[in-house]
Amino acid sequence: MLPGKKIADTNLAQKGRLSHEWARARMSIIEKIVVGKDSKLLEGLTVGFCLHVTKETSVLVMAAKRLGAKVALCSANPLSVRDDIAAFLQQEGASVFAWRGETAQEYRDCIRQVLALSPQIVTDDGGDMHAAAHRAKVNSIIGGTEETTSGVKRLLALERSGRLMYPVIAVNNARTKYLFDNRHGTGQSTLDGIMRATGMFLPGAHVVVCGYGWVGKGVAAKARGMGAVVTVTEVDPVRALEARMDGFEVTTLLDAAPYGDLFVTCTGQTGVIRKEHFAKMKDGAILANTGHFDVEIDASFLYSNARPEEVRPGVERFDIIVAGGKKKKKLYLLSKGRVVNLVAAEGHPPEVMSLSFANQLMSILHVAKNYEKMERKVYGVPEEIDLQVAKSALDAMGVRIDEMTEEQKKYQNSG
Ligand SMILES: NC(=O)c1ccc[n+]([C@@H]2O[C@H](COP(=O)([O-])OP(=O)(O)OC[C@H]3O[C@@H](n4cnc5c(N)ncnc54)[C@H](O)[C@@H]3O)[C@@H](O)[C@H]2O)c1
Ligand SMILES: N[C@@H](CCSC[C@H]1O[C@@H](n2cnc3c(=O)[nH]cnc32)[C@H](O)[C@@H]1O)C(=O)O
Repeated sequence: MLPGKKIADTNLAQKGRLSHEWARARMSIIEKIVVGKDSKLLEGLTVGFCLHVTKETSVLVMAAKRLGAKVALCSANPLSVRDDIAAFLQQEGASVFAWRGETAQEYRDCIRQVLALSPQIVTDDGGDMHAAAHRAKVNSIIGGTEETTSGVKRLLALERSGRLMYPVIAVNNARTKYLFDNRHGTGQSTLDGIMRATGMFLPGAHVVVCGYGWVGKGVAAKARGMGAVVTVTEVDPVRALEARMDGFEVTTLLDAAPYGDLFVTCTGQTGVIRKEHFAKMKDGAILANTGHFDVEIDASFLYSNARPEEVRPGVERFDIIVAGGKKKKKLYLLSKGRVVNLVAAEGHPPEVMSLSFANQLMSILHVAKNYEKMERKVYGVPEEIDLQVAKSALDAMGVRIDEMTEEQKKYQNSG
């Protein structure tokens, strides 16, 4: 890390401001929370954020700042930073340590820089900041929140082993998060990233989706919507059955490997696409990940067995002979195996991030108010927050719904 480097270019602040305003206008739920609250609710607290540094994140960070918090930010992924947003937030007084293209070492250093500011609350995406806070035993922290499935799994493992140092709210597990962000947000933005990177024609293409959780369901549905022929691979029999009854072909990855034009990993697992799968893939197959960091596709095998050539921005071609084969074939890896929606495109649109980040903001406020009563546990988002987010989102769309009559309430509660 260059000594003292914090962001890429302060001159990008005005561009970032325009982008921030574009997102903010589409995230009215967050505005409503801020306007409805006492502007001192977070005064005296430093909130350390480890999130993708995007225009949507800038709306959350600025909201926390308007509620009185000191804010510090680093990125949840070394390749997803929008340098204009980093510049804008720094100009607004946030402590920002993030630039696009951080090395692995710089990425870790940026997390440490935020923790060095002794935050009371940490808001993470993927669990790297929580893990670093635990390794360094940062004792300023009174509580935290976690944005994504994989991060929640890491925190639950800490809780099970009795090592969790502070209460954490699993924002991912709110219905108004995973049903919309993981499914529709990732579904749309993943195809957006793949299409921006490759320009590939989806109608009639064979798309193989690994994992049929919330993310996989979204990716599979949107790919089918574009006319692709979609195959799903799973390890969970119930989810495999669900995919089959939703009308998808379901088989093993080894069986799907020879015919897939595009493979998309959505599992949260490591080593999902490996050497034995590369060996069976056809010439020209495209590999993308939209799940967990850069471990779902065994990219290190590709990098150590062929010299990558960048054929288009974010598209690396590997001319490779796998498993004693005679003929070289071309495999294309997108975004170095990192989340393709955030690296090759702009991540989720603001309309869906407004739901996730409304849950984040209210969870941060909940921790600030209740941390003394909370245990060192992973908590769900309080039901009233989840419902409030859904109601606000419906309001923002101008959608009205029915209410139960008194008779229905009584009927529901009768034996
Ligand atoms: N790119 C994004 O913007 C974005 C958004 C939300 C979540 N995520 C990440 O995506 C991943 C998936 O999230 P989710 O909410 O769908 O999780 P989930 O737990 O609902 O689903 C994951 C699915 O993958 C399956 N799976 C595990 N190992 C597998 C394997 N080897 N082959 C095939 N299937 C396998 C599991 O059985 C499960 O059904 C997580 O890492 C999460 O953090 C990314
Ligand atoms: N940090 C890990 C985990 C995957 S990102 C998954 C999270 O990114 C979040 N996300 C998706 N799009 C955006 C965006 O545009 N801005 C900020 N966060 C986003 C989304 O809520 C999801 O839970 C990694 O980089 O591999």
